[in-house]
Amino acid sequence: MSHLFEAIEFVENSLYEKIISDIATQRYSVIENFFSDDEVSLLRASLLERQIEDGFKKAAIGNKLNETIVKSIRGDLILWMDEDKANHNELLFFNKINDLVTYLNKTCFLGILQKEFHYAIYPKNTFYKKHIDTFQNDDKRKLSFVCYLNEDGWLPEYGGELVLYLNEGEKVIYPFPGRVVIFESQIIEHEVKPVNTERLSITGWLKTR
Ligand SMILES: O=C(O)CCC(=O)C(=O)O
Ligand SMILES: [Fe+2]
Repeated sequence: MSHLFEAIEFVENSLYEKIISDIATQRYSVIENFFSDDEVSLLRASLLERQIEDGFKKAAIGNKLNETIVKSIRGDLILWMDEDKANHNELLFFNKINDLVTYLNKTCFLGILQKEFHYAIYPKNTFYKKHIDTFQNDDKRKLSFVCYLNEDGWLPEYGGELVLYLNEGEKVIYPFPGRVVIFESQIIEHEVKPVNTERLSITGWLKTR
């Protein structure tokens, strides 16, 4: 009975359907205004508050690589998010993510059972060299998710563009606020070009068990 009830309750969501068809056809999707201006402001405020209260750490790659090697590959600072300790603004974020995941699991049988997200700050002159997100042997990562929390008026000349390396060529994506990029973690090589202005984001992964 409960299955029948859910089937009747199911409402098609055109935004999610676009994401699904984009990923099926081109392995990535770029969504403008996935988060509204107000939501971006609230999430940016949370990021900055956490930076003061909890502190961010230099992002590592692989195991215990020394800092020089790390800095030559990526220079961002990160803080993992904890849904159980989410503040009001972060709950807005997780509610939207959970809604998307529920939809993906119902319609595409993706079997997303875990997720992980971190805030990221790219200070001036930092970057993240070309990589795939499953390089740490984390083959549970299915979909990578990035959303940009920069101030209104972010300009292309600030740098920090995400470049996806696709069979058909390079896809350059500027980190405009509210924009979300979702792509297949196991397949798409990508890179964050050097920034000359601090760049703020949330990055995460939707994972199978
Ligand atoms: O911030 C971005 O645009 C991508 C970040 C990224 O590739 C990563 O954290 O693995
Ligand atoms: Fe990445």
